Amino acid sequence: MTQDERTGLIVAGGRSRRFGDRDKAVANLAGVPMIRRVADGIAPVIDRLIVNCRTEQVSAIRSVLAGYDRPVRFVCERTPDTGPVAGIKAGLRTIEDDAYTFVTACDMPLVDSDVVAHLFNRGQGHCAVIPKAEDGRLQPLHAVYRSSEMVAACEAALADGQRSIRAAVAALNAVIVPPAELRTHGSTTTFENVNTPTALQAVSERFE
Ligand SMILES: Nc1nc2c(ncn2[C@@H]2O[C@H](COP(=O)(O)OP(=O)(O)OP(=O)(O)O)[C@@H](O)[C@H]2O)c(=O)[nH]1
Repeated sequence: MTQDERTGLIVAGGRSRRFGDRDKAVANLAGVPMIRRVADGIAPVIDRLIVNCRTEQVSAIRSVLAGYDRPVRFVCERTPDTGPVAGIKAGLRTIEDDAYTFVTACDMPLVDSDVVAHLFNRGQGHCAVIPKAEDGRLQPLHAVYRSSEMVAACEAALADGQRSIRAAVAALNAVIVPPAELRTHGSTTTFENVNTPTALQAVSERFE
């Protein structure tokens, strides 16, 4: 792998509690499993995909990603349920220090590859590029990171007892991309996430 190669990292190790008794990663969204929509959405702008999840999720996720047109690798933490920051750290530790990775969640099926391409382009020479949604909130689970700095930021947050990704990225000297800039490249619906069956239904209707 060279530093010019771009990785996608999808964290999917959550318990989907608000979703009910199913894993939202593989929930059917208008005929396509949600994580497959995320993976397909970013395929045009990545060279390889890493999926971070619990060991018992691997089989179902591997099967919905069958035939994906980029190499796929699974990274599972030894201790599950330690939060997305631990998942990001685990995934990023497996790639080169200088490489850039788009990190996202399994529940962001409207991800816009034109927005992601812009984040990668803005990232060159910086340790992180974090966009803001229309409501002004940072979207660190839809952002580009250089591995070494983000791994260090995750380790520092975890050592400090912080599980929140916003806490982890606070120490990074990140480029912040406002929604007005993103809109000139793609759609800020890219940030919409699906936490409940009702949200799944609402997003499904957009694909019909
Ligand atoms: N590896 C890992 N990923 C996680 C963990 N918790 C959440 N995630 C992932 O982080 C992303 C955002 O988390 P949430 O939207 O809160 O997902 P969730 O925790 O499965 O859902 P709820 O239980 O309803 O909060 C999702 O892609 C989750 O799969 C965790 O403990 N470990």
